[in-house]
Amino acid sequence: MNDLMSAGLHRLWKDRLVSKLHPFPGMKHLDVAGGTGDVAFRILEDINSTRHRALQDATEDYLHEETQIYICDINPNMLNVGKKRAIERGFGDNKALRWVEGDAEALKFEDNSMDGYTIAFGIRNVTHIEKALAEAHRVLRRGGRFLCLELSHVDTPIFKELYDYYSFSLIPAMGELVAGDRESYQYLVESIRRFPAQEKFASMIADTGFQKVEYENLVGGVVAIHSGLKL
Ligand SMILES: C[S@@+](CC[C@H](N)C(=O)[O-])C[C@H]1O[C@@H](n2cnc3c(N)ncnc32)[C@H](O)[C@@H]1O
Repeated sequence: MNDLMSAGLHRLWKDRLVSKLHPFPGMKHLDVAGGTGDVAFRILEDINSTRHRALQDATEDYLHEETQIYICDINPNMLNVGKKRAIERGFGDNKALRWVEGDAEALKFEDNSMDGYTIAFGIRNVTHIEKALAEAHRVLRRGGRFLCLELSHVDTPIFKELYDYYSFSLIPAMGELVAGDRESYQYLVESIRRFPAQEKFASMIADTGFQKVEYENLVGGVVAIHSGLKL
């Protein structure tokens, strides 16, 4: 359904999220609501890319610490989907990937323990967004980056009308046809409209204590990537 609804674009949006993270070997990263593994696999692939390998080869003992990418999700079934996909992608025995059942609002990680935090298409689903943001801030180290990819708000008049028609008429119908579940997709479009618009969400992130808060709209605001630094 993600591929169908976004015409495959969600893959490019996740690539963009990871490029903004600037992953590095030895990093300790937390991907929340990450059950599918989609974001974590991209981070691992980036770290394993030739760009980093050349660096590692050039510097003996470059890796003092091993890379740790935690995938945290409240739903164990989603984690199982992710683990299965990890095997399919050849990451089955990869020690960097660590699967953890947990709630974005009450993370089981120590204060100041993570270099990076990502959440993709997840924060809209948490009950108390402020609590999830506070937890992100708590677990990040100083200098750690917070990145959030989420369906957002379109402002351009004609595009907005088209997007509203697509969201409210076509998406629930596609959900019914393809997934046999109209209600969940009706909920999806309604939850997007309820989620704070870009500026408001940016101010919530700043109110949590993050610095250098900014956002990038993709496809006219259909999705936005918000970022902040813990300084
Ligand atoms: C739309 S999926 C996104 C999965 C993945 N990040 C991606 O982009 O493919 C939303 C995920 O959020 C998880 N989720 C919902 N509420 C959560 C919470 N409070 N804490 C952690 N995960 C949560 C769900 O279980 C689900 O796996």
